[in-house]
Amino acid sequence: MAAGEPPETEAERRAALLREITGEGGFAFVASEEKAAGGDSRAAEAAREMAWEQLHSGPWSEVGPAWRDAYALACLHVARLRQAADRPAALRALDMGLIMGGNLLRADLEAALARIVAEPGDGGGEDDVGEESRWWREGLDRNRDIADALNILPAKSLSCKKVERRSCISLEEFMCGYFLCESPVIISGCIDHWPARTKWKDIQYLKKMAGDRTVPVEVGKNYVCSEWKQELITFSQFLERMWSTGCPSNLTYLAQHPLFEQIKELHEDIMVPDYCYAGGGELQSLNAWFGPHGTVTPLHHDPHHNILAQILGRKYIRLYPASVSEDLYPHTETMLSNTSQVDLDNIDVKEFPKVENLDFMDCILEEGDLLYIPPKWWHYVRSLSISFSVSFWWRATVLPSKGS
Ligand SMILES: O=C(O)CCC(=O)C(=O)O
Ligand SMILES: [Fe+2]
Repeated sequence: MAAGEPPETEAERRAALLREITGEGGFAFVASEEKAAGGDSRAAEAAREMAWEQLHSGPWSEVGPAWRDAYALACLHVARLRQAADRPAALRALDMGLIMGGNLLRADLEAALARIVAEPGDGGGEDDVGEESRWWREGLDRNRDIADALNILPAKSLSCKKVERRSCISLEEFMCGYFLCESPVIISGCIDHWPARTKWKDIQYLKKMAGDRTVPVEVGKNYVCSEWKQELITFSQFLERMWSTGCPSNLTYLAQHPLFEQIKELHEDIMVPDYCYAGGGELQSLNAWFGPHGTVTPLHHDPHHNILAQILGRKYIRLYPASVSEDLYPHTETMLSNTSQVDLDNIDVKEFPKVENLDFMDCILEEGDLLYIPPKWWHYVRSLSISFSVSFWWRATVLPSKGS
């Protein structure tokens, strides 16, 4: 390849990518890459570690994109060298490449994953299938009794204004009645045909589809607590933790993760609701929220229109309009400025006196419901049972006529 010409072969493409990494570190990386091509898996691991260190050398937003691509490349290499002898390690390397790596080699990672996934795996262990399935069914059914549910909800829950509930309305009705005036609504009865509604009820199916795959989870009471952390574990390990831990400080939540970009087999079980095309919509992100009962997403707002689809289990959701933002005491640091300082489960009325008397809307989102959350509306979410929701965030090109 002549200088200045675009790379053509895979080797050239990689060499060009690695040249983007300037300085000594870059050359060392190239050297270990060459050894890896000769079959030295230790060199591939070393290259992966080197890139990993770079990903953790400062704030995520300041990590050079070439290092993220280099990390993905090293993951591809590790997986290629491991795939014959150690399928779980190869899968983990590729998932890590997808989760933490850059976009340049995404297609290569996906193709390698598709090849390995096509071969049979063990789905993650020899658990007692009968007992596990019973735990799963009971977990999904928890807190059906409204009196039980009220015991664990913040004060005044379900005593104020309930979110309006409509049955499978047309797109036009949604536009005129809710989207254009930015008003929340629950729409029931329109996702019953999604394969996820039946297939995901079977824990063995989920384990088969995703058991060996690595996913990021959040551990701790919620993301504003100091003991909160993130971990990367397999989907099966996540299910085992759900099964074995009841303690809130150890709650593990697979939250706000683009799981369906990573595990295509699960993507086939859901559909984008037509409502997400309201306003000339452009889908921004599709995220999974999967966890045991008792997970809490603290009061916060997001910039996009949101349809939150409740696929398994049930959740309590409280909503405050954007117009009362100042009375909800947003955090002052930029990173958390979309999150309220108020803990709705234990309101400190001395510090946050304005919250107590604010009107809100709330609801219990039942299995099979969709909830429309308009942009900037504050929401607090608590799972009442094992729960799997999917959020569809979109940006509209037609602007709603604020509050009309
Ligand atoms: O379900 C949850 O825990 C939070 C969902 C959420 O915040 C969202 O969809 O924007
Ligand atoms: Fe949110």
